[in-house]
Amino acid sequence: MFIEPRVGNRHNAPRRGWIEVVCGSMFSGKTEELIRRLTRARIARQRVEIFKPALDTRYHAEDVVSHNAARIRSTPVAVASEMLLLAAGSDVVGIDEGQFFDSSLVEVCQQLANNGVRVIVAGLDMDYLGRPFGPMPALLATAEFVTKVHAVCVCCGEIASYSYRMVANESQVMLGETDLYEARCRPCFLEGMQAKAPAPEAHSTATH
Ligand SMILES: Nc1ncnc2c1ncn2[C@@H]1O[C@H](COP(=O)(O)OP(=O)(O)O)[C@@H](O)[C@H]1O
Ligand SMILES: Cc1cn([C@H]2C[C@H](O)[C@@H](COP(=O)(O)O)O2)c(=O)[nH]c1=O
Ligand SMILES: [Zn+2]
Repeated sequence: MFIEPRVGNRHNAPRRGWIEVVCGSMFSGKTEELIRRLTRARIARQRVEIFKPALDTRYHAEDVVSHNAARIRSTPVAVASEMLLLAAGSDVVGIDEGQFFDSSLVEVCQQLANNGVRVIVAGLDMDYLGRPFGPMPALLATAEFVTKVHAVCVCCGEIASYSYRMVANESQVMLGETDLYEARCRPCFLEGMQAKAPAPEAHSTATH
């Protein structure tokens, strides 16, 4: 379990900031973990601001809500740069669904951390095809702390790192839940992808 790093309080030392990333497939517990860390920060009487992309209206327009109904109030933002103003005076900034932001999220997180803010970003590391998703790979590379969480494969019960899309839709962004996605392990994900792939064209074997 992730434990907050000790922050030295040398007299007159500048406030220390850093970036934490919580990544994994859908249903892996990213949002639960984000809420757990933010709740602890509030218990420690730190000033906490929470953001999510405005397009993520799945469960609630404002709250960040986990698949098992844990929730915390957040501010929806259309673009990452809005967070710089809105987070003024915060000790801790939490961001859910990081994959939906554009690449400027990385610079925004860096600026906040450079200014002494603890930044915690939760997001999908891979999309439904297993491709790195949005700004997440760059954030993973530049964060001080990275936690990869795992779901349970709905096919075989092993640990799952993939989000398998059950419908034929090729847009990278498609909001959904268990109606559209399943957590799957690598072999079960590959099996599903092969089953979806169009059958190769039949070639004539006739010889002349
Ligand atoms: N296949 C699954 N594997 C693990 N947890 C699942 C699965 N399907 C549903 N859940 C539920 O999802 C919860 C995690 O939800 P959440 O934190 O919102 O995940 P994430 O943000 O990674 O999608 C689990 O505690 C569990 O109750
Ligand atoms: C894999 C994948 C997912 N999405 C969407 C589906 C959900 O609305 C969110 C992920 O939410 P969670 O908190 O991680 O469960 O992202 C998508 O738009 N595209 C994808 O490829
Ligand atoms: Zn499996």
